[in-house]
Amino acid sequence: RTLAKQVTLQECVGKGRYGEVWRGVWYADSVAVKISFSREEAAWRRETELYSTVMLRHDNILAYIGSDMTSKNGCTQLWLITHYHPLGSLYDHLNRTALTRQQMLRLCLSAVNGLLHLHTEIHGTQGKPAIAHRDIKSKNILVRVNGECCIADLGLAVTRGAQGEPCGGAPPAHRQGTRRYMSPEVLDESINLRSFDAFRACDVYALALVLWEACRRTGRCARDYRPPYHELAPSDPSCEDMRKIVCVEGARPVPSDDDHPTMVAMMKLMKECWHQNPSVRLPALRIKKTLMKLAENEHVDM
Ligand SMILES: Nc1cccc(Nc2ncnc3[nH]ccc(=O)c23)c1
Repeated sequence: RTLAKQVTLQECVGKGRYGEVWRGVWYADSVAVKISFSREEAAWRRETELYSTVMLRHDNILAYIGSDMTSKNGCTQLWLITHYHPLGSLYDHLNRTALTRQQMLRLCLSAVNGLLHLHTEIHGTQGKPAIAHRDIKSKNILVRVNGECCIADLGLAVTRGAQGEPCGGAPPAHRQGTRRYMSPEVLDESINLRSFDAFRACDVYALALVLWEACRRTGRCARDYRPPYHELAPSDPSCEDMRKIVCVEGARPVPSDDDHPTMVAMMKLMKECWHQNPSVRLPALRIKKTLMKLAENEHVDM
């Protein structure tokens, strides 16, 4: 029996343009099954290819079990089967609960740790190429029961080639990813599409927006959940909407007015990471070190 036939679907836990995510049972384990529509075949193939060829076993990357292609009443179903996380995405979690500074730091540090693992080339037999995610957002980050995050959805990821060029994935020519999280250089199409490093800088910009989403729900000044650019962009914004906001006006999310040193440091970190100029943004390793210092000050055990 193929993998899909060994899984019993129990309940739908997510629905989107991509398809659906179900909680399933595979022998004794709970699994997540992302069922994509056939128009998403390229992303499904890319995610399957990456998980199958690159050792991507890391606490802060969604753990892969397998992929399968089945047909249900004549319709092709693309399955991606992974570990299941009952708390759902960071987006769900932030909508559901406010955070202490310790919880926020644990979530942010583990998310950066996952992105750093993707961004870092590892040499040797168990090695991996540098990978840029290209669709970082709070809906693509899952919350583990231990309070850490793991990064999901590698359907748009690119790896670094021998000459520093981006490899794999759909031709990066036309804009991909989630428009609300697109960096200024993607929105005004000034990005150098032949440079892998340019895509890493886009991940850092999007991550900064996620840090802002988490900080908005943190501490004594915690406010209701809002997506980035909620007061400027309509729901389902166009690239043109976002270009006017992010490139022309140079607007960015409004920092929290919490003057606690940790929150002040978080705001400074975000501003560097969502900078208009990609080369000013910090590399993931620097972001991690800054967050580790803040976590240490707050006695967060990582
Ligand atoms: N990209 C991708 C691929 C496969 C599954 C997912 N989603 C999930 N994975 C694991 N636990 C979950 N728990 C709740 C909602 C979810 O959406 C979920 C995302």
